[in-house]
Amino acid sequence: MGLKGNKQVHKNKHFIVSFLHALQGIITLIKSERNFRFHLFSSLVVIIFSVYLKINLNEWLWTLLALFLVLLSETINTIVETVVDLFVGDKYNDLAKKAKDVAAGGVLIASLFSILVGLIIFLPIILQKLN
Ligand SMILES: Nc1ncnc2c1ncn2[C@@H]1O[C@H](COP(=O)(O)OP(=O)(O)OP(=O)(O)O)[C@@H](O)[C@H]1O
Repeated sequence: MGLKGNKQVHKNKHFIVSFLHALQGIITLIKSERNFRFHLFSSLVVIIFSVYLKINLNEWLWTLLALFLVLLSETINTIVETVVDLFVGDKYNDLAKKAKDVAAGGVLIASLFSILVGLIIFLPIILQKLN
């Protein structure tokens, strides 16, 4: 804890400062992570589609849970990748591989959950509209 030049490395003292740093974190995710941008864009498409299909409250809750879980898992994946790179840099390391592969596996699990939720909620609605 302390100061490095004019760059802060000590703990935030005010809620608003913590909040601004958290916002900066989300902006960094959007700017630097292609997969996060893809999931964010997909989430917006699903939300617009859900508004159009007028899904009910229960369906909204499951849909939002699935979307946020994917974004959260992508965030955790980025944290793991960044921390691993901080430790090992460009060097090959078996534990680095394990950490990165497991983090990517977490994103896959969340994505599978969101696909299942999507199929359960939207397939019957779409089939009903087609009939
Ligand atoms: N330092 C390392 N040591 C061992 N294996 C590594 C290391 N860095 C990356 N890898 C392996 O290479 C794969 C790709 O690494 P990378 O950091 O590009 O992850 P990615 O999942 O492709 O990234 P992104 O989520 O940004 O698309 C990892 O899943 C891991 O198997």
